[in-house]
Amino acid sequence: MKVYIGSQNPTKINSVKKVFSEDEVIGVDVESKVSAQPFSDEETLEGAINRARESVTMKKADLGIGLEGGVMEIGEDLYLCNWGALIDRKENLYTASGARIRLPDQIKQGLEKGLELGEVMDQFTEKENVRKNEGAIGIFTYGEIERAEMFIHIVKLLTGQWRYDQLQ
Ligand SMILES: O=P(O)(O)OP(=O)(O)OP(=O)(O)OC[C@H]1O[C@@H](n2cnc3c(O)ncnc32)[C@H](O)[C@@H]1O
Ligand SMILES: [Mg+2]
Repeated sequence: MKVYIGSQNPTKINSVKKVFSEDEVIGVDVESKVSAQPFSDEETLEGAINRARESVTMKKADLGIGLEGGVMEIGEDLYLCNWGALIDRKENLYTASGARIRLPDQIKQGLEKGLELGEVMDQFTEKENVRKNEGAIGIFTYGEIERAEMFIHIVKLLTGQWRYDQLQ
């Protein structure tokens, strides 16, 4: 199968490759059509669906996948949230979300100033490209769950639902 993933972020592409190890996985630059830093479940999910929708229009695509990172508020707290979408050639849509953790107040304050989480994380950790490596989730769980593992989980949830439907 030809599986297109709507991102050039190697963490996202490699996560899809891990789950679709027997297939051809191609990362493509598509637009999420939501803000660079989504601020709700709804917006993050919409970004994932938009990425999947555009990815499945690529040449000879069997599946299009979109993964989108964002944050969402519960009361005063800000949580990391991630959503995934998978669309097949018949335009069947499958969605799933990933693990979420509460972000420290310092990170919340950075985001409220209008910065992207990726930038805030790099400043906070004095590292480069946290978003392409362990991610905020990896930093704040002391490496127990890194961004790649979280995305792999989402991609498994998506593929599993799609495969289940194929047998019905
Ligand atoms: O190239 P793309 O596919 O856009 O990959 P990205 O890393 O920018 O990821 P998203 O657009 O899906 O995420 C939206 C924003 O949230 C940031 N982000 C999301 N999860 C993160 C994490 O675990 N660690 C660091 N930054 C994260 C990311 O850098 C963006 O600013
Ligand atoms: Mg982005």
